[in-house]
Amino acid sequence: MSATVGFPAPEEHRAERGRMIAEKLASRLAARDTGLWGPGAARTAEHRLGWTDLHTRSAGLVEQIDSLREELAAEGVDRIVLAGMGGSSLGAEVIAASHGAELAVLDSTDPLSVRAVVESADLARTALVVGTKSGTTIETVSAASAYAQALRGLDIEPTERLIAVTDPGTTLAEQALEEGWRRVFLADPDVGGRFSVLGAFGLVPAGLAGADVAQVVAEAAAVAEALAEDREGNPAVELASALSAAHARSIRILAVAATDPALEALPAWLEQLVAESTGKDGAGVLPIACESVHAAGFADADAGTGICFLGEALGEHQPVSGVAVSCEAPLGAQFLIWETATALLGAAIGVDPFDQPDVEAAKARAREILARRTQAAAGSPETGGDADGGAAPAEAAQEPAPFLVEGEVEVYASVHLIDDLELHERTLSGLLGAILPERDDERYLAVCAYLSSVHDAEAARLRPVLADRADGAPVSFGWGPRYLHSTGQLHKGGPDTGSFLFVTAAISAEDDLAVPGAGFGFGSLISSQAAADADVLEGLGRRVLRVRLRERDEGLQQLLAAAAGTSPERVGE
Ligand SMILES: O=P(O)(O)OC[C@H]1O[C@](O)(CO)[C@@H](O)[C@@H]1O
Repeated sequence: MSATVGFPAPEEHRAERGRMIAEKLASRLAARDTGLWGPGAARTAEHRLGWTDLHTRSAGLVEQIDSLREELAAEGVDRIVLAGMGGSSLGAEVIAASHGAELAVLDSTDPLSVRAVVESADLARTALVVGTKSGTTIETVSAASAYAQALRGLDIEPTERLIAVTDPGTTLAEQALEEGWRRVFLADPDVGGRFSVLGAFGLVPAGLAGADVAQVVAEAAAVAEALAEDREGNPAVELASALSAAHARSIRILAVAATDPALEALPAWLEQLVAESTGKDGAGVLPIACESVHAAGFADADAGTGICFLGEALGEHQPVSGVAVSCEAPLGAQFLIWETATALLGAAIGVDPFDQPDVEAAKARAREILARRTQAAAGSPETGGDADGGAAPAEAAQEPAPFLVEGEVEVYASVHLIDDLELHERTLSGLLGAILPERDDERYLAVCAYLSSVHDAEAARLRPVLADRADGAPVSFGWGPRYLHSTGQLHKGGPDTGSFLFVTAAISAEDDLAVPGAGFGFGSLISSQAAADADVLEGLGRRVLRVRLRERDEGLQQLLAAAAGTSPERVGE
């Protein structure tokens, strides 16, 4: 296990590290000192530090997972699906990917993603892990009910195939116990969602899917003692002090790439951990998951961006910012190192790493929009057209006219962007150019794609394509609504340096799927979530360009081509 740090002014990093060591932050954290983040955060911390030794309490859990896995396999149930969001899904996804275990993750409300699970030819061989700490997350609860309904359609009793991972006493725990679900794993309530990977949330789904979770726990246990030491060379102290010193220099973007193939899926987990924990009160570090060390935005990162290798630091490459860190360790150790580093970073930059104060705003706004749309649709049975609510008269009356329609793509612009757009060519490509960050100006662009990662996987190429066009300036990519439980906190509560490209697609009634018993469809849900988050960001004065694909496949090709500034044929080459 080792971490390396390159810093443009090494004395600044040394001073920050010295301060952390002198103040004994690492050992105080291991001793669960709730005072590390100031008096305002102490009360939350009382119920959020259980992760520091979670690995020591996971041995019994591993045995239970193994026996349930064998039990299911004996009944021919050998496919595991996980419904969960953010901290309740990303850790398990990373463990499974790293161990070559097949785990389908349903962390979307796009009807095409939900249908990929519930209409799968393998459905009869599946069990669903429903992972939610609060027990009330709308995406997770809706996915679980769609899954249960689909099993009933096959004459399979859903409770035989439903496995809950949740905190004691949640509505989900009560429901699952009352209905007699196959198994109910109660998680440690003193562990927050994004710090929960080494407990039931990470281990149950990944272990049931076949990952060697005992190994992951052992890898974490092997580094725990060293992480509690107040000394140079403690990787968590090295990383936290480097990121804190960089933050003080306004280097607040961290381009992340895995160089160890076993860590390929780790950047998405890290993005969520660091962004949601630190992105608040106008501060925070935004990790951007990059495809490789050669990717745009990593290889040519600008002056406001540090780079991070997960695995060995490759090559002689020195970023312009001079900030380069690396962390070499097996997966289980990486989890504990980064959790510790994130908690220390929070203490250093003065934020409470265990809350997410700005996430609720988008959730509340989505509930309002959804209720209004559902009411409008109920009052207008004759309403035809798209199931995403776009054609409902009540909404249509409020929706401003598109700023531009090009082929299958409609473009809408926020008030904070209109003046800028007027200065650019009125084409899709020209308007995308207007929202791109300029190299070295400390701004970033976040692409928020409310599409299906299963059906529209190619949309992820928007990140490298736009970063390339922006000459290496930072561009992040997140699937909606998944990113709402990850970088979404930082986009709203962190530094006001983001611009946003929202991508949504029209959803035909044929493609849509009802959320059982809810009175609305997944199409309405995802479009309400997209509209809500865009509204909240616009309300905060952020620059938002919204793009709606009238037809997904063709629209996406057009968008990719426009992003690159080329024709669709060239992008596909
Ligand atoms: O486990 P839950 O309660 O479903 O929450 C999922 C995710 O949503 C968030 O609370 C943010 O909305 C994350 O912090 C969390 O990991």
